[in-house]
Amino acid sequence: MNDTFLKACRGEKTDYTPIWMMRQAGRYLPEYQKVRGNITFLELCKNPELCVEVTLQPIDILNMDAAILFSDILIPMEAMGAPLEFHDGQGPVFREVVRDQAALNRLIVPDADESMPFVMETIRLLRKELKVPLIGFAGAPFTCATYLIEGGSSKVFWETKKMMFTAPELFHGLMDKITRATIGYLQAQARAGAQALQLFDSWAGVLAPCDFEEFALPYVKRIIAALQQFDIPLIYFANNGATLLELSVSSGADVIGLDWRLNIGDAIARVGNKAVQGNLDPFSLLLPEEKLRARIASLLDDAKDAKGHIFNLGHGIHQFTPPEQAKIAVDAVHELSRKR
Ligand SMILES: Cc1c2[nH]c(c1CCC(=O)O)Cc1[nH]c(c(CCC(=O)O)c1C)Cc1[nH]c(c(CCC(=O)O)c1C)Cc1[nH]c(c(C)c1CCC(=O)O)C2
Repeated sequence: MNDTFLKACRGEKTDYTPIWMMRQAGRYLPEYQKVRGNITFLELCKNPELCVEVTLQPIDILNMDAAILFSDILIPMEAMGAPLEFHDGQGPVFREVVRDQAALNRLIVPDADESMPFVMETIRLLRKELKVPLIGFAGAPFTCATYLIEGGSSKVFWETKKMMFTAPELFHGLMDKITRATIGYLQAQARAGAQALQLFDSWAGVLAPCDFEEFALPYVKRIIAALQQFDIPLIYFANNGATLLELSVSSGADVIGLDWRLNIGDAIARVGNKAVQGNLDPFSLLLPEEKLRARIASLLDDAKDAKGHIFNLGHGIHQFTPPEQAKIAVDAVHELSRKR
């Protein structure tokens, strides 16, 4: 069992810096494309055997130090009663947007084991196969709420901010319901065998710090508090979160995910006595080998004072990234961090 990732999360000494990549199971891998060729994305998410197969691909092919459950942050939104569709080239779509009290009332707080048995089954199957730790995950409530309110992906978040500022009680009501669903969902993942849990707050960075503090952070804190009983590392990743870093630390998470807009050394000084995860610009995987290795060397060097460092990208790997380039990065992290 390679537990380097878990040790780094706990701030313990490791022989080398562990690495995994957000969205490491996905379309940049021809092996994933092959599985996905025959079925839709949602069918894939609900098929435990195939979820196991695509979760294992980046471990076997790229030698990652942790696996992340193959699923999507919007699966529990569907379990809450919001019909979910994925369209190629467009991403997720919720036709029934949540913009008033009646729509909020129609959402339920599901029993995770009953409504998403395929997720828990995937976790149990993976734990039998894996020789690296398994990370479970959920979307953070603010990020999930944007999808329900906007009806899909957004650039300006007009409807979300309109609700926050003109109907704050409705907004808080939605956040509360998503939070309760997320707590049940992550607790079920931990019971099924997830060895760490990550909250993805992909859109937190569109909020002013005061609004993040009022409308988003209290719900992240509630989730983290409700998971303490499992004694597994909790990772909070607020994308585009440079201005939110101190607030993110106050969430109570054990590991703070960093996007690439921050210098990791500066971030570590601000985070203090906690492990960090990140933060290579996903697009820098396109650099020629020597430059990519040099960039990784300097990132490792900048992170040398961290209480624990898990190497990762600063956001998900892009779908057109050549897998050979990702492999160069993994090998470089393993090799260069051993030398130090
Ligand atoms: C915002 C968000 C979503 N999903 C997720 C986030 C947070 C992370 C982030 O900010 O990138 C998280 C996610 N999505 C997926 C995983 C699986 C595990 C892993 O990281 O390898 C994880 C952890 C699979 C996926 N989720 C999706 C795919 C592509 C689906 C396909 O095969 O067509 C995969 C592999 C689809 C998805 N899912 C989502 C969108 C916006 C899209 C469409 C855009 C896109 O394609 O990148 C919602």
